[in-house]
Amino acid sequence: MAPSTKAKVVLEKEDHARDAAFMKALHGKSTEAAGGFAAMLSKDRQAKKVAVDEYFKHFDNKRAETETDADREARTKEYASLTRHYYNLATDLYEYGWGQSFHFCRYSVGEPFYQAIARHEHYLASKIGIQAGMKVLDVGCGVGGPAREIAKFTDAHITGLNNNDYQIERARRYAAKEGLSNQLEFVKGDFMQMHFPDNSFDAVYAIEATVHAPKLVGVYSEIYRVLKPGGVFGVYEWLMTDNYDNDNLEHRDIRLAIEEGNGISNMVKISEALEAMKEAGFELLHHEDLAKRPDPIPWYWGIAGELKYMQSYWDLFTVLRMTHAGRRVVHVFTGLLETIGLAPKGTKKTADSLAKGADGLVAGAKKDLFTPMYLMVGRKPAN
Ligand SMILES: CC(C)=CCC[C@@H](C)[C@H]1CC[C@H]2C3=C(CC[C@]12C)[C@@]1(C)CC[C@H](O)C[C@@H]1CC3
Repeated sequence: MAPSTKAKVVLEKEDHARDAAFMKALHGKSTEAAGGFAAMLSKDRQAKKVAVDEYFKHFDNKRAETETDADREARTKEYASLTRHYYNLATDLYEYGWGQSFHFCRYSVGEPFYQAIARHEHYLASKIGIQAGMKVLDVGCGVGGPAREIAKFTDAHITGLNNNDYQIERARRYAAKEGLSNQLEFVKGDFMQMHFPDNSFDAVYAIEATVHAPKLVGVYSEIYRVLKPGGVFGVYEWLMTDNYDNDNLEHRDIRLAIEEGNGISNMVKISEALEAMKEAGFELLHHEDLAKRPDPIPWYWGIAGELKYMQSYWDLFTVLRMTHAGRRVVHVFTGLLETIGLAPKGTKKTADSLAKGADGLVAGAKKDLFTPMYLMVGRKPAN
């Protein structure tokens, strides 16, 4: 069984100087590269090996059949480095294969891919009532795609919190490029131990990011602390549904594939997330699995390669990269680039692991075991 929310949250010791030095060593000038694939080629080989070893030590030779509570605990103890190294490895592939908003979304008929992505962001912004001039926190902001969109949509000031220095660098560059530097700020930090004072923000949102926490109650409590009384927090959470049975090998296999392919130390069920929101102190205003809305197009169609759902021919260029065929091309190409020495070792392994994770996501969705869009909206009671 997954550990309960009552268990103690163990925090990993932060070392920002170490992380910044590692980012410089691994990514060097690639922070400035325009596209994801170009950036992938110019990494430092030795540092890449460290990132690959540090990430995959948590998953190599770990099988669902033999997984123990101790395996999961070991992963949660190193939740911050596990996630940081995952994004050191995966960010360029994400940008290449998906764009700059690292999340799924709902789709409607006739709606192009990036319009649907933006609508999902607008929806959350409206659900938590973001207004012009508000001070808003984006927890786990990636390279800032959602923060830029929500800043433009609402005229609010947004602070993006992120534990990965490479993503922060890229987020700052994109914000500057769009003339949004005065409205956006990106801060390095672990969302389990934020450096913001109590009652700092008018609203807080998290888009498919807090799943990286070792315990949801830990990150939700921090969000509660930094939110002003009366302020609202909205989250799209990645969760196993309450159909998930950890004693069922097939279920465990799917959960483990999702965790490995997506940098997650311990994904829990919907019931635990709801409990964590309440335990953190939130008054739950709304909760709903948006994947359960009767949409004509499923959220996972892109990574499932179901091209019949494509709504615009322009999307073909984006969506082809997500399909099995597109992933196969990446598999062969990264292997070739590694062999001729143009890409560092571990590039193919990362691409393969992401592909396996994508299959886990689709299997989890089709069996109603997983959702990437469990919406929870909670208010911090006014004094
Ligand atoms: C990890 C979390 C919590 C959120 C990220 C959600 C999505 C943006 C990613 C989940 C699976 C990813 C994959 C890709 C892009 C980003 C995701 C959709 C690829 C399409 C990137 C290109 C590779 O060749 C295949 C990847 C499959 C998985």
